[in-house]
Amino acid sequence: MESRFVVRDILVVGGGYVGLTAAGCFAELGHRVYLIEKDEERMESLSRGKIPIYEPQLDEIFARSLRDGRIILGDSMADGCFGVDVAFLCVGTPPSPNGNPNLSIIAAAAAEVAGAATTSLPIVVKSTVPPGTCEALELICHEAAKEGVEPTVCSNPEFLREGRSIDDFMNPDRVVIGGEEWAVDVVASLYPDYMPLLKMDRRGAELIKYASNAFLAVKVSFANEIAALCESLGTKASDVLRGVGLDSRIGTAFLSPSIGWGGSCLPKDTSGMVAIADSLGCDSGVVSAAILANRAARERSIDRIDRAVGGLSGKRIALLGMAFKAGTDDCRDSPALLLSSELINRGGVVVGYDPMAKLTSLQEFSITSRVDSLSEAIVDVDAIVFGAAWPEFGQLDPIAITAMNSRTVVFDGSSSIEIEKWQMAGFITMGVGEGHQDRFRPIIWRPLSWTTTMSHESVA
Ligand SMILES: NC(=O)C1=CN([C@@H]2O[C@H](COP(=O)(O)OP(=O)(O)OC[C@H]3O[C@@H](n4cnc5c(N)ncnc54)[C@H](O)[C@@H]3O)[C@@H](O)[C@H]2O)C=CC1
Ligand SMILES: O=C(O)[C@H]1O[C@H](OP(=O)(O)OP(=O)(O)OC[C@H]2O[C@@H](n3ccc(=O)[nH]c3=O)[C@H](O)[C@@H]2O)[C@H](O)[C@@H](O)[C@@H]1O
Repeated sequence: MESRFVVRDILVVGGGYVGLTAAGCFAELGHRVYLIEKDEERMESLSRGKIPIYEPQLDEIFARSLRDGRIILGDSMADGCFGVDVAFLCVGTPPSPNGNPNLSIIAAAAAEVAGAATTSLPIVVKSTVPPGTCEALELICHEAAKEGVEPTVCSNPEFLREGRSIDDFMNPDRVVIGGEEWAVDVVASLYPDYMPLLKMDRRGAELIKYASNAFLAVKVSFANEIAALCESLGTKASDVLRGVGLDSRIGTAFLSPSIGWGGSCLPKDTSGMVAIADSLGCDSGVVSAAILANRAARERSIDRIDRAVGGLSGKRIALLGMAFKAGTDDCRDSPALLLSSELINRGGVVVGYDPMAKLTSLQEFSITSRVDSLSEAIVDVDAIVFGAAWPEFGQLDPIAITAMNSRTVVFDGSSSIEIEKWQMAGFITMGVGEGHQDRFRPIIWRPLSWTTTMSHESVA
């Protein structure tokens, strides 16, 4: 079979998690990439060969590609567009207060590319955008384009996860491309033959992205609801959900109970999905319920910590892990920080530690103070809350820590630590989906269908 792969010249607009990964990986695949990032700080860092975000492996890939001339850092759209075969838009689509994504940044970027383009190249939307956006962007592009230039806009959504973006980009479950046939073929030719390809219309491609993120959110919310049941039943959610997930129709991934899902995309894309459905007069009950369940998961965790420390007022809490999950510095919509804000609202004092988290000045208000080492965080605290599963937390020696703390509550919010180790060292331990040690009692069922002789009498 003839290979579809062709080495090309590519423009990437936006040097964030998606743009840097796309630029680095396309360069690794042999393409020549021109990267434009308009944030001066990010650009300055890149020009020193330093990636402005934390993403494993990306530093080495970038350094190598810059050295070999396969990535060129650009400051002019005109230079960037000159002679390239295809342009990728990888800019932010942040949420607006009404749940709809704010598309002004991508509209501006599309117009800039179209205005500078000298050929009718495919402009590819990698950012997450609601169905119909590519069509609208195409109109903007035609208005901005020079005479005789008619760019076409394609959809090629990105499915990478932060913290493992390189592997996800290089080994995708699928590459989805929507658009006009000739343009889709150009975009498809950038990806090696081993990557499974799905070609379709633009609206379908755009919707796959929202539907995928929404499904992942629904799955975790479901796991968290089962976790709540397990807590009340005094059993272990990890065992139960493994038993559920081993059904090959269900799958074990995304069934880890947590203090809730967060990050730069699941919250924004679930709200986006609800807004899209609303605007089309369609129902989005399942996704809306997942959003509510997510809030409930967090509130349940806060209540459990509050009760376990005997009221939060004046209590000192070490929050280990502040990014929205381990493996990233990204704190956008971090469940750990949202939880921390509420602990503080209830009078708690939260000392945060995270090996990588990059907090914005607003996010700094979610904690009382930040320390630079694990050992500083866990001195003389009433509770240790694991907010994200960084591997180094697993190395902590509970026995050594007991010496510094008495009657400390340990709350595993990310289903990641060996809770028994902490229990054996004398800590009061709680995990999401771990039965309440102090509230375990016989369960008395009174199903309506049972006869009185079969039913047990309540002892509660
Ligand atoms: N972060 C993630 O894991 C994933 C994000 N996405 C989607 O990809 C898009 C981008 O996400 P991130 O990379 O996280 O965003 P980001 O906010 O980290 O990066 C976007 C970058 O684009 C730059 N930019 C904006 N307008 C520009 C312009 N006109 N010219 C040059 N640079 C410009 C910004 O300065 C910023 O550095 C969003 O739509 C997001 O939903 C999709 C999959 C994964
Ligand atoms: O569109 C995006 O930006 C990306 O969003 C998610 O990726 P990411 O945000 O990097 O993070 P995930 O690994 O999906 O985790 C999201 C949240 O769910 C939580 N989670 C995940 C899995 C799980 O079992 N339990 C759980 O609570 C995580 O802790 C985190 O807060 C999707 O997994 C990617 O496919 C998608 O490309």
